[in-house]
Amino acid sequence: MQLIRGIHNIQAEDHGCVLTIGNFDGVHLGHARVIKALIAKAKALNCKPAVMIFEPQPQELFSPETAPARLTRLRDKYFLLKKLGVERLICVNFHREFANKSASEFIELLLVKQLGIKHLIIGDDFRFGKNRLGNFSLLKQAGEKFDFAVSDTASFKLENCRISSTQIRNALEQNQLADVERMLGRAYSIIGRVFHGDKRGRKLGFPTANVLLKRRVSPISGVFVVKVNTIKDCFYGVANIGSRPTVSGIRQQLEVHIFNFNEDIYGQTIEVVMLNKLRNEIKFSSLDELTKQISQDSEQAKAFVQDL
Ligand SMILES: Cc1cc2nc3c(=O)[nH]c(=O)nc-3n(C[C@H](O)[C@H](O)[C@H](O)COP(=O)(O)O)c2cc1C
Ligand SMILES: Nc1ncnc2c1ncn2[C@@H]1O[C@H](COP(=O)(O)OP(=O)(O)OP(=O)(O)O)[C@@H](O)[C@H]1O
Repeated sequence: MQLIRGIHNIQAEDHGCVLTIGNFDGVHLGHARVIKALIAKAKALNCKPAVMIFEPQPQELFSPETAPARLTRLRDKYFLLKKLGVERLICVNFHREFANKSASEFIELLLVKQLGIKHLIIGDDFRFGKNRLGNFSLLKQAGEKFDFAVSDTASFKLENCRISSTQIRNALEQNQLADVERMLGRAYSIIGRVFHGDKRGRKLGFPTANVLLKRRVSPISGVFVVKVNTIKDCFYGVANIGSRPTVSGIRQQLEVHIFNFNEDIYGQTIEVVMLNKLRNEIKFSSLDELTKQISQDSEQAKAFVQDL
């Protein structure tokens, strides 16, 4: 899949595509439905299926303090969209100047002049341009003028509830991992690089691989039974996502104690798949108490894995 980072990198040969636009955070089953329609249309018109996303996501620019925690980083979106068959990912650098473009500028300069779109597929709730004044009917009118078609996708629902990134974040917050899995079409996971921690875990008898949470916040926290996918293999383990109050940690991080594992994986990218939540993170009054609890967590996690 071709990745175009920044609209200044769109070339003349990128002209002509079938496009959809959105955040695509999580790349859930609703998104997959849109992408399926995108690919079918691109095949019919003999051009590339392309997705336009924004980085940072608009809310992260407009209200960084209250923007929700991401389900997927750009890197995750890239691989998930590629797997669905998207051939071009246009990642717009979403800064103030871009956000200030009027709806017609967005259509005429970007969609028509630079991208030469043949067909646009969007949800009918899609809003764009300065003050979010652009909408489906404006796009329809522009399509007639500039010769591109616009279609909307029917909402993909589960038990009468529209799947959305927000819905998935809410379910994660309530530890409804099974519902999350049904909406994502896969179990929820965090992918990241293993970095050097304080090396305290080893002394406690529970060495942990520390995974950097790039955007510093995770949509979930607590202690989980996990499956860990490394480049070579897959393992089970027990993980904590939190700020480690017992040792006065500040930043939220993900730490995994992998069972029967003794390899050096510093610097490697691993995927930590959440299988079951065991408990919330607690502030213990001593490291001894913390160690006892981690030992119990491990036993509980091993029992869970055995029943799989
Ligand atoms: C399964 C598991 C559960 C944990 N639970 C907690 C907890 O409830 N409270 C807490 O402060 N830290 C918790 N931790 C984090 C430990 O404080 C941390 O692993 C330890 O300080 C070693 O980390 P370091 O080597 O990065 O310093 C947990 C870690 C693991 C692996
Ligand atoms: N369940 C769904 N069924 C059909 N289309 C969807 C569904 N969810 C999202 N889409 C469409 O996919 C595109 C990208 O969606 P986007 O990521 O912006 O929204 P979302 O998943 O609803 O997230 P949020 O909860 O933040 O609104 C949009 O065109 C949107 O309308």
